[in-house]
Amino acid sequence: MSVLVDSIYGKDNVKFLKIKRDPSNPKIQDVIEVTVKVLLKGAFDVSYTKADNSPIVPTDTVKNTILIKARTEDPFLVENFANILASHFLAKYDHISSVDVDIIQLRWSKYLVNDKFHDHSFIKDGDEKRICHLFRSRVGDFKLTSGIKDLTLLKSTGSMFYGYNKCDYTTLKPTNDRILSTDVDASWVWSNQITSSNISDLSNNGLFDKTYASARKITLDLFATQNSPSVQATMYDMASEILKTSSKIKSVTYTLPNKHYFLMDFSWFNNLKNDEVFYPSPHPNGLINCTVTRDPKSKL
Ligand SMILES: O=c1[nH]c(=O)c2[nH]c(=O)[nH]c2[nH]1
Repeated sequence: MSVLVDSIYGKDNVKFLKIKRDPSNPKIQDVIEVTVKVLLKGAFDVSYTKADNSPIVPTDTVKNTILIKARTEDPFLVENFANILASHFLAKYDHISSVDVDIIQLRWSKYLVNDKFHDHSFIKDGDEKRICHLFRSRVGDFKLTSGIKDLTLLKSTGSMFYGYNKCDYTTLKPTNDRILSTDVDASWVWSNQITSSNISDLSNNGLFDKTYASARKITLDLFATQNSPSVQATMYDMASEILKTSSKIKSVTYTLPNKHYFLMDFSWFNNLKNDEVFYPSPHPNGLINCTVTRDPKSKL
């Protein structure tokens, strides 16, 4: 006898681009391009165990819903748009018990033409993405996470690594000057002060956009200015600074690959010295993760 212990389904990779026109001049525009995933849980067991499709809200319907809501609502405030989608599925289908929404936003930025940001031309600023995840359940669970992904950084000095554990397996040489490179994956979990009732107002007041901008700036600034003792120490400092930006942030998580660049050995060529040419090692890479929360003894 087999038993279904868990299930979830929905649509992934639903993509759209939406234009926002300035009411005073429709040629002044903004765009948002996103990939959305919506997954549903609920009374769907018979569709797996009895081949009874009657409870299934087709994933095609899920896709249509995302696209129609993109047209009729404002997806530019991504956290609020995630909540609009979750609210829809919970309100429309009694047998849905929870909804997971993931939104990944590409970075289209206006660029300078004749020293002025062009009205409607954009450049894709690298692979960087803004992300948000919302889990909402019918019984009132509300867990919102926002973040940055795939922000690739490199510094050519101002990073060290020494004083680590050494044993008979250790070959790494300590250094006080190395290249540091990573793809930033940073996310922050919002506290239960954010609810389905106040998320719209908080979005309109700029909380999520401002926090995203601050978290990005903290990441970039600390990466550049700190003489990093290790990835671990730098990511902890970044997370601690982000926590300070809003009392509504409960925790901050960083996951950083340590992308290695190895100095090439040219001594075989007339004993040529080299401290300039490096090999970007595709693998393996270090992978370092930490979650930082507020000290429960502190006030904020
Ligand atoms: O910042 C670092 N942290 C490590 O844990 C580690 N391990 C390693 O080989 N190099 C580095 N660098």
